[in-house]
Amino acid sequence: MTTSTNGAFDRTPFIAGNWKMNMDHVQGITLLQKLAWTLSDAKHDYSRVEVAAFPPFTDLRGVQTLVQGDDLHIAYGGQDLSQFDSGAYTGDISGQFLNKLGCKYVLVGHSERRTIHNESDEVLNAKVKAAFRHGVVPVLCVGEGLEIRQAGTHVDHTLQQLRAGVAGLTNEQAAELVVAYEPVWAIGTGEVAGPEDAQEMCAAIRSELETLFGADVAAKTRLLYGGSVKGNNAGAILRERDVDGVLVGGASLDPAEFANIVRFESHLVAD
Ligand SMILES: O=C[C@H](O)COP(=O)(O)O
Repeated sequence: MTTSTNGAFDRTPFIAGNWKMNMDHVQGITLLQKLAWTLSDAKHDYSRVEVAAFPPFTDLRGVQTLVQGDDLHIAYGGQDLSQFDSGAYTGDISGQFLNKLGCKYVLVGHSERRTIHNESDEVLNAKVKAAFRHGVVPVLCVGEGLEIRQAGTHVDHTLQQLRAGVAGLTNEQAAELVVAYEPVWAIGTGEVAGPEDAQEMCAAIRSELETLFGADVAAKTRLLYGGSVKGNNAGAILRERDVDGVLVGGASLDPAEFANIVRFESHLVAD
């Protein structure tokens, strides 16, 4: 990631915590409060580095109440949404409901949804469009499994997921979209892709977005890396030119560790 001459980043860095199926609504409030206190003590400037949490659906109302009540500047979002707006879809959550709960973002196509719930590229494209339809910004997750990485076809594979996910979007939507590159072999395994791996893929994604939507759009779309990000490796990953943020799983459940990732700039200065 580069900074312009006035010291601002090209794109506002985005540090997102995906709590996955952890933290009930009581635990979730405590976690968010601790994170907010830690960042407040550190005088974190949210306009410089954006922070977001993706709690389970059942936590979202409590999160909304806390964020509004304490005037927190932490964004939040759902971990999934339905491709449909309403109706007989038992167990699903509409983007409209997320919008009503103040969700700014929603994850779409996390690898755990693609594999465990067999979500196809076609369904995920419909979910991306549903998110925009309801005024929620999708964070489209893409990335390859170990076998594909070993076969050396990881870039082609990931770009194919990207093309399918963004099909039919307007330029305005593509600029607002966030894309998270998450190599499946690095998720929850402690195996972190090297900063150069993250950069290779993020550069390829940006180039593909440029082909699809033009250079002005591609310069605005934020690209994240996800997979075993911790306080001690975030700085090196975020130093890469095309990496605009990180999607953090396990480490987002520890407020001190997550705050450390949010404050990656202070580590860069210290390096
Ligand atoms: O959404 C987050 C990713 O799946 C990364 O999870 P992790 O940081 O636990 O490896």
